[in-house]
Amino acid sequence: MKESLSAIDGSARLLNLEKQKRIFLINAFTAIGAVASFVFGSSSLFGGMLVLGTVLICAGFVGCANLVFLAVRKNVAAAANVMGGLIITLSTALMIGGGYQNTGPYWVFPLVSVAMFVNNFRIGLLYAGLFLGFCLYLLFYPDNPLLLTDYSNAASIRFVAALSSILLLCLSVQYSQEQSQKQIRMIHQQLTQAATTDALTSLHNRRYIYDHHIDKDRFLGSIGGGGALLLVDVDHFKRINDDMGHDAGDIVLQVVARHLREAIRDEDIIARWGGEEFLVILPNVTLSKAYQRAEALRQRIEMADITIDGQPCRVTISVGVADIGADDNASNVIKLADERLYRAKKQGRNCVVY
Ligand SMILES: Nc1nc2c(ncn2[C@@H]2O[C@H](COP(=O)(O)OP(=O)(O)OP(=O)(O)O)[C@@H](O)[C@H]2O)c(=O)[nH]1
Repeated sequence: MKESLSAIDGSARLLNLEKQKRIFLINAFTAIGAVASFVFGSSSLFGGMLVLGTVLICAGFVGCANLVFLAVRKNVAAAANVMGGLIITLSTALMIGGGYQNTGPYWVFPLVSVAMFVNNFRIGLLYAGLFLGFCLYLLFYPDNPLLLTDYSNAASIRFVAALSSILLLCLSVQYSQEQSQKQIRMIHQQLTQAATTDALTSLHNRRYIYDHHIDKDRFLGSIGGGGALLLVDVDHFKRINDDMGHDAGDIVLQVVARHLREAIRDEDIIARWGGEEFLVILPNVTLSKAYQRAEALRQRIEMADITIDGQPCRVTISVGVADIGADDNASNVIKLADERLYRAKKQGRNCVVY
């Protein structure tokens, strides 16, 4: 149990680490991008390049706003989209204007790489396709009216080839990263499932109840409004083990679990509480209704045809029933049901006490 718990913690931490890494990348690159935009924007304005300077300064402000947005709203996907969009806009401006002495395209490589890394593979692929398509159109459409500078044919061809290589590299890294994350998520899901399921009966276990239905000693969700809790215990189970063997005892537990599961409603909750004991939670029922339901369960098990290795095996259960009030402490309710179960055993077993 300890091993599986630490494995769950490990996979959960890995997933969290990935998210933190992404937030760090967005913060770091947006901050660097904003500072660079202000610096290059100012120098462009002073150099008389009004359009490029204005675009860069605006980009700097959008970058700052994105940093604040991420810090306040913690919406990583939206911040990554804004950043990606900003970078693509900047790169487009650099390609159209050429930047300082036509060196703008050099900045496109790191910019586009960052836009890809902070977004997921699908969005990265979209950015890559759109931007590459735009560059092809800009550089190779004869006398392109959009282009405000001149690029030689050789420079254009090499630029597109280099950009394609970088984009391909980014997409491959991103794809393999997403595949590993998918694997971690799947392993995390499987571990959580295994840690909250009883291997013998396939019912939920005690941990599941505490993970999903009880928090700070209060019942959650559908049980929060009240209901009843049953503690069900197989009578003289040790005798079954002693007389017919441990494997036979296991089969009895599986059969009892199956009957209990079949008899409850969809909204009821059932778990193997430990050993030969089961916990059933019935939301929205009165105590007397819960008693009737428990009595029906008891009769069902008593009447069940259980045969082990061809030998009929009579199995009975005792049940303790406790009311769940809207503000009741979970541990008090469970304790009360346990005391009533104990009384049922004292009264001769095969009965329900409420
Ligand atoms: N076969 C099998 N036995 C189990 C399992 N878990 C617990 N047990 C056995 O269940 C038995 C429970 O015995 P007791 O607690 O004395 O209870 P009991 O014999 O049912 O007697 P009462 O509850 O008083 O009717 C013990 O012998 C445990 O070893 C299990 O997973 N499989």
